[in-house]
Amino acid sequence: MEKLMVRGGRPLRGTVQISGAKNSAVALVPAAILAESEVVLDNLPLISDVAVYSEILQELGAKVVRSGDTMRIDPSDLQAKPMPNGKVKLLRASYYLMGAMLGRFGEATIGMPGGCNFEPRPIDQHIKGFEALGAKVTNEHGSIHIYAKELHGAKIYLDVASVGATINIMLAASRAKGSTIIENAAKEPEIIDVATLLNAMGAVIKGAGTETIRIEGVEKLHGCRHSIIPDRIQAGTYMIMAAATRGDVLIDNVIPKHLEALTAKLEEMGVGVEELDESIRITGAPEYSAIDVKALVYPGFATDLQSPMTTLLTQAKGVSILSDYVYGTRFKHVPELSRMGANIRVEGRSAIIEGTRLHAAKVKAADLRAGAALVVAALTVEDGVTEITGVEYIDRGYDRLVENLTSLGAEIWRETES
Ligand SMILES: CC(=O)N[C@H]1[C@@H](OP(=O)(O)OP(=O)(O)OC[C@H]2O[C@@H](n3ccc(=O)[nH]c3=O)[C@H](O)[C@@H]2O)O[C@H](CO)[C@@H](O)[C@@H]1O
Ligand SMILES: C=C(OP(=O)(O)O)C(=O)O
Repeated sequence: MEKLMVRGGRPLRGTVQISGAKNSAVALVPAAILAESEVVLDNLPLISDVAVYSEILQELGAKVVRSGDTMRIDPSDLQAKPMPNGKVKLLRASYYLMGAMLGRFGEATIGMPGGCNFEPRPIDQHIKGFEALGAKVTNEHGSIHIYAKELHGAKIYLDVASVGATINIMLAASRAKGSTIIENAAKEPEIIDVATLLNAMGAVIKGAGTETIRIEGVEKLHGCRHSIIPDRIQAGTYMIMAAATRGDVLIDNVIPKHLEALTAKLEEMGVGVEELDESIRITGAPEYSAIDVKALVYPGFATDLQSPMTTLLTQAKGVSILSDYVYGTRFKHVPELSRMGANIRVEGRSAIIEGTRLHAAKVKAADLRAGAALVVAALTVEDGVTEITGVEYIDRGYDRLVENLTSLGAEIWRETES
């Protein structure tokens, strides 16, 4: 097992290039199996979730070739194989195989997804969507079996604006007979990215990015080339790291609009934020004010930045309150930050954070963003080396993290645990 070693206390300085978005990539790769010819994806992040997904597609019979940041997926020989176990358990987004296989073959058997289980993450809205499209869904020994003689369009109101359910319904409905309307759809930028790819493949989807999405089903989808949007969560994490180390960093290849909620909160604390066309410059300040933050669905403050933000708030003067209204118990980073000296109390869906200096410790990442929170913390520590285990979670979503931080002047390296 690998661990990350960090000797902190150095302000980050320089420029970091942001890769394509994990949450787009893990939907676009399975979306490609709906095509009858080759799909080429550019700006793909180098993360383990994408590597695992490409192996899953190969197990299903697709030809997948990755070269640098580009992946070519030829799904012509794909088979409708059941995937009850194995690699589907390694990532959350394996649930997109349900919608994609259903759209392509009219059936799918997929094990319940794995990935970051920071709290129970139901998929009832995905299932409700498949059933509305005419599928029969059963749970067989922990695998979801979905079958439809014919998929037909439907009007589907989502009880919660779920990212995964919205995308899964788009995937299946793009091959259904007739029109589908998703009401109370999620509005995250990654949903627009998936709709853009599907439309380039010949689908007819309107309204992605709003709460009402209309999909006209088509008989066939074809190959195309598509470039993935920048990863707003990785970008946000570097913005937080730059602020926490009182550095000066240009975060490049981003869409600043996707980061508006974070930008507003950083400015409220006293962090310098300059928005440029495709980059954001963060300039740290000696002192930050305590603030309150509420994680909400997009365009609200992203829950995926809640954990790293918790760490930044330990560097503010006074008491901050950070509440998560998407995942109300996503606080596995808190006990680990406490080992590093943080003064944080969790009450219901809120963390109450009192500013303090952090010190080096041996800590464990319990999930992807909890891991990011620990890296932010380790970068602020002025003496000693912090050891972070659970690196496999961090590798799910951060493209070339050690290389990027090293180029910004951080002392960070990997060691193999004996
Ligand atoms: C691969 C991917 O894109 N992952 C992201 C996606 O996860 P994911 O798609 O799993 O998250 P959802 O948007 O579905 O979840 C939002 C909320 O809805 C609830 N819910 C969801 C589905 C359902 O069928 N029933 C239900 O009750 C969840 O428990 C949660 O409280 O969006 C989350 C919220 O922005 C992010 O943290 C994840 O990084
Ligand atoms: C929770 C996350 O991802 P996933 O849904 O893939 O587990 C995340 O990216 O923070």
